[in-house]
Amino acid sequence: MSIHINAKQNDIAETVLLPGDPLRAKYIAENFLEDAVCYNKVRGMYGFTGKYKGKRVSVQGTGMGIPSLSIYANELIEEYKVKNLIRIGTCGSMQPDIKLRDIIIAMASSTDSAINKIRFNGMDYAPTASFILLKKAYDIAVKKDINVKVGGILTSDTFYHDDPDDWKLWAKFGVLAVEMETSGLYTLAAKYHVDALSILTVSDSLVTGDTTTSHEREKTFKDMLNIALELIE
Ligand SMILES: O=P(O)(O)O[C@H]1O[C@H](CO)[C@@H](O)[C@H]1O
Ligand SMILES: O=c1cc[nH]c(=O)[nH]1
Repeated sequence: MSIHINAKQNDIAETVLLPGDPLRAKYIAENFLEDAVCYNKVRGMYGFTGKYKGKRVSVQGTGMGIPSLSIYANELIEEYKVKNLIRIGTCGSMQPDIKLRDIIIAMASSTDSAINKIRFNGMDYAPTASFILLKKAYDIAVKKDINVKVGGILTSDTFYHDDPDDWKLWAKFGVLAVEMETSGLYTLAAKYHVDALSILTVSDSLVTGDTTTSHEREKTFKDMLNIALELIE
């Protein structure tokens, strides 16, 4: 049992899917997993363990932003010995060729967060995905004929930016999309020598201002989940 996760030692699988939204964790457990059991309700941050094609997997909400994600990632790794952390989130596209409903696999994450500046005494750390998980996810996507873009993303501390155009600088340097957790996840995975990957669905476009309808989100959400669930060993 840890401070924010009310589970027993073996309640959580070695591979955990990490949506920001705890209700997405509940939806996945109820609709995609067999024999799912809820192991956590602390702060409403649902966690479930079940099976996918006979293989044990957990799904745990993380909340929004690096500080919240970091609490769950720390406790999952340190207390529950989780080895594979797979974020399944939404993001905003920064590139004209990346459309609503596309899937992005985050190879690396830049950030406007100060967390790593503090951690590394003002120096820059480059958080990257697990190559093993990234290659596997890409191969699964190709096999399933799911169109994915692989590249760098931005993990931002803010959802509502004071300057509505500030994303354009990142876009100029090839950053594909913005979300709010991956830099923290990849940094902690490196610290603890475990594997992490973020798979993201484009829910809106900063380029066009388009946003997905709930029906569209449902469809692409399944593509993202399809890739993530096939990663379980
Ligand atoms: O859909 P999730 O996983 O929550 O991810 C994105 O959505 C939230 C903002 O609405 C942030 O957490 C961002 O990273
Ligand atoms: O963090 C996020 C998620 C989706 N869209 C955004 O613009 N930002």
